[in-house]
Amino acid sequence: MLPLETNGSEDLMTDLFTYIDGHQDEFVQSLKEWIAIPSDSSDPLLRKELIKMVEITAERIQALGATVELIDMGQEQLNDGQSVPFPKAILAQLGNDPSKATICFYGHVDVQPAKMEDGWITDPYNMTERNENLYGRGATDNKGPVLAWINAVDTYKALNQEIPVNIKFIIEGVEETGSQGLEDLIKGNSSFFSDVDYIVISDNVRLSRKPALTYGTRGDAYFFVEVQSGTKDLHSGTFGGIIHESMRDLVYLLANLVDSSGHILIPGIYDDVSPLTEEERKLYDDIDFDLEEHQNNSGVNTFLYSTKEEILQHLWRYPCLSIHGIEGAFSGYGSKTVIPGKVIGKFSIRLVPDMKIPVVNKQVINHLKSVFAKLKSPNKLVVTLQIGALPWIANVNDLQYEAARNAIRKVTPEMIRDGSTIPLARIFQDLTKKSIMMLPIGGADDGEHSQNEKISRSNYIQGTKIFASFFLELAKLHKDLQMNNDPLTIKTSQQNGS
Ligand SMILES: C[C@H](N)C(=O)N[C@@H](Cc1c[nH]cn1)C(=O)O
Ligand SMILES: [Zn+2]
Ligand SMILES: [Zn+2]
Repeated sequence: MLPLETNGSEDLMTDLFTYIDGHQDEFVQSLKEWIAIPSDSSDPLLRKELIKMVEITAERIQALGATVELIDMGQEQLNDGQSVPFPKAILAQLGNDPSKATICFYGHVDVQPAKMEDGWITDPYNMTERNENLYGRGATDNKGPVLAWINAVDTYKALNQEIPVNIKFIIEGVEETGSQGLEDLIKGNSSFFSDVDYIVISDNVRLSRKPALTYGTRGDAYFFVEVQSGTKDLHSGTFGGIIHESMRDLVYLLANLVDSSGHILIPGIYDDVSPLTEEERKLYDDIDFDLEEHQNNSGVNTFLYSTKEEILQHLWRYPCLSIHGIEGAFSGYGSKTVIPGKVIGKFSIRLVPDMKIPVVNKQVINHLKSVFAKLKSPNKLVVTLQIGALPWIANVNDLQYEAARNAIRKVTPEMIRDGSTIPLARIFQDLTKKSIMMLPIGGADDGEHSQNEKISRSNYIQGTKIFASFFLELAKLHKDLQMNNDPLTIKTSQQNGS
């Protein structure tokens, strides 16, 4: 293997980029193979596929030469009393040279549900290339970015070049359902993180066409609100008009969560939201954000707000409440005349600094109970918090942000926050105290969680290049930092009179 010194870093970068360009079809083929596995973590019937997905990821990382550990995550208890095994989590390590920086890359290989009948143009699990875009579930969230990182490492290996940093991986299979069990995994493996200097996540998208670095995400408090009127579904002709319908109660409860201007109706919910300072307000002015383009990406014709500043603030620094669905309600084609016996409404509140999960939980329960009381319904109401993930904000002066800016090279990346949630971001920050950075490679129009999710071929391949060059840039800055902090170096240079 060639040590770094044998090749100037610019020459090396050129070699790396040439290799990546030349092998892009292989990288695209790997993504196609990953997308073919329906690793939907929310569907227990697909659990075998999810477990297979984690296994092939582990094999792929092992093939890089890494030592891989698969950690058992126990059993997932389902609502119907049954249980299924959680997919294992991957902890892997490639290189342990104490003179090098150690980066831990976190990602997930589970996906959101996807069905043709949701409105996909092509099979979500048969990746299809159209207009240089790679369509398929998980293309951008998060299989493409995880593979791009692996491709970057692979490129060094293929060129027989020394990787300038030590790399660790933590890859999981339940991010889309809230990363259950991952907090305990991190607590139980503190030695894995003890020599990690930097944690990198690439699991969100850019704000515009411009590359970006993300330094904050919202959290999420996800609730189930269950209303039960009886033990079974009923004929609406035979029983309609004489019973208290669970659906009527639930619809009333859901309608009392948020008003038409987006204001959350739960008393006290805004109390802990950190106030907007003048300094923060100014940050929004400089952000390059095309409102019209964003609106086109969304497929809706009117947003709740009309200025760039309001839109960004309501995505990044204010909470929002979304109603996601109703389990148990009739939702198929046709006109079934049924009264459901039990329905479960699902909604979530994106959390921002300094909201607290137990406080939000109490406010939601109290509010729903008081709205329900007005109905004087004999039905049974149960409210449960399913996912509680805190928001995350990083220090953008950390060294790895500078390295990423250097790696992106041609343009200065936009410094952004993100309205979505990566539950582990805040958990990593609180438990490991390490520097965390999000380096998105997906585009603003990728359609995460939506029909026809994609990543552009260009973002996938350019992203692979950014990661490969990030290893070099970080290695350089880390070495400089070590030299400056190393008492021996300081002493030697003082002795030399410099
Ligand atoms: C940003 C990331 N790719 C993602 O999609 N995260 C999910 C995590 C989550 C939150 N509640 C449930 N899952 C998201 O933000 O929806
Ligand atoms: Zn994701
Ligand atoms: Zn997602």
